[in-house]
Formats: sequence, structure tokens, C-alpha cells
Amino acid sequence: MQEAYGIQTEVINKSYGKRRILYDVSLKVPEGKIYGLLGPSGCGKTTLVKIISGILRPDDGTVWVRNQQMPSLQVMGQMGYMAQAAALYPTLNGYENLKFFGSLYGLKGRGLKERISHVAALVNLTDDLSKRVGNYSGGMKQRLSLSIALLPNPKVLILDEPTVGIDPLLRQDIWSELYELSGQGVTILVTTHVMDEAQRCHGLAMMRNGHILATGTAAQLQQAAGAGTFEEAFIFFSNAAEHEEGGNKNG
Ligand SMILES: Nc1ncnc2c1ncn2[C@@H]1O[C@H](COP(=O)(O)OP(=O)(O)OP(=O)(O)O)[C@@H](O)[C@H]1O
Repeated sequence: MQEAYGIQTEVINKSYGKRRILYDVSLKVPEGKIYGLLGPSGCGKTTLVKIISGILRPDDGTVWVRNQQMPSLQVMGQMGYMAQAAALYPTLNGYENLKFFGSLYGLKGRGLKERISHVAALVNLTDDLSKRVGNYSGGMKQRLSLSIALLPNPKVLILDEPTVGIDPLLRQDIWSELYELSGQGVTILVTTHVMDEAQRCHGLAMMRNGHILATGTAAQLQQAAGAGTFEEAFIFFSNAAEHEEGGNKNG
């Protein structure tokens, strides 16, 4: 049987002006899995997830989400996206922010109220919903953004650095929730520059300078690199790519 993919990209390229940001990025994210995009700051993770979400257009290449070619309005309605720089309304309180974004997702009435209670509890914000978001800490804003992405009960969830600024206990809760959602069939794409976070994913792609260096499970990648630690595996694939780039330049 053919494997079902929640997200697929084929040879995505993107430049800003003369600067190339993504090079032939091809990925396959199996449906219902948590997939990590691991790479240092500036390697192109946000650009890639924005392209997958339909926010940015690639220069060329194709994205499929749930087997539909993007951009597709129907599929975009099944996706939750958590941006790195939260687009929250600071003068509104947490509840009002959730209500506003919920209405954009087409939720209303009792259904909307129930979803707000559910997602606020998941990120431990129930007691803070009446506070102005402008007075939230960085971690609280992060949690509110995550709860907004969860509002539409998405089939595909795209999270750009979701646990930055979040304390270890809550991070644990968030990961438990992500595993729970994945168990229910939700495909989750998470960007991170943190090794231990990437290792929690079912599968991952290592990225550097707009290139995919290697893909697989953390254990497979470590084994392929013959590395003692996952961090060493990342360094191994980075060095190998650098060597190849140098070779191409020289050749
Ligand atoms: N709108 C833009 N115009 C020009 N350059 C951009 C634009 N957006 C991003 N870039 C550049 O593209 C490169 C990749 O950025 P991107 O945000 O995708 O990286 P990232 O891996 O997500 O980094 P971080 O983890 O720091 O968010 C960076 O060098 C960035 O400066």
C-alpha cells in the first residue's frame, strides 16, 4: 500500500531578490506523524513553512497538503499555523484574541466557546484569559499563539519554533499534546534549532543554508553518521555538505 503523506514538497526553490534562500527542497511528511525541521537560525525554516502553509509562493516547485496541490482554500481551512512572531492583538485580552481568530476560522456560538475553553486549558492559560495580551509574558504569548493554531481542530498543524520561551514543564505538556494529536491522525510539522526537541519528532529533516542535508529518524541519522550523539550527527552532515559545496565551487 502506498504511504499517505500529510505534507509533500517537490523541488521548492525560493530567492529574495538575488539571494537564494531555498534550494530544491523535497520533503515527505507521513500523515499523522510529528516531523521536525532542524537547522540553525537563518537556514530557511520559516520561509519553507510559510510556503507550505500557502502564505508565500515558491519561485518554483510544488506543495501538496493531504494530497491536494497548494494553495488550496479547502486544505488551508484544515490547517493550523503558528507563526514565530505572534500576530496577536495586545489591546485585547486572551479570550477576545481567541474569539477573533476563532471567528476567522468560521467558528461561532457555543462551538466557539467550547473550543476556546479546550485550547486554553491545553496551554494552561484558562486563568489568564481576561488579562490584556499586551501584559502577557513572552511564554504566555507563545502559548496563546499555539492555542490559536489549535482552534480549528486542524488536520495539519504547522508550528514555527513553538516552545521557544516556554518553561520545561509546560514544554513537556505541549509535547504530550502533540503526541496525542498525532495519535488522532494530525500531521504536525515543527521547526526548531534545538537538538533535543528535534529528537522528539517521529522523523526529521536537517537543514542548512537552504538545503536539506539529510532526512530520517533521529536514530537513523545518528547511525548513518556513525555519531555518538545526535548533535555530532548534525555536525557530520553539515561538514559533508560544506565539503561538497566547496568541491562544486572548485570543480
Ligand atoms: N521578506 C524577506 N526579504 C528578504 N530576506 C528575507 C525575508 N524573509 C527572510 N529573509 C532571509 O531569508 C533567510 C532565511 O530566513 P528564515 O526566517 O526562513 O530562516 P529560519 O531558519 O526560520 O531562521 P530563524 O530560526 O532565525 O527564524 C534569512 O537570511 C533571512 O534574513
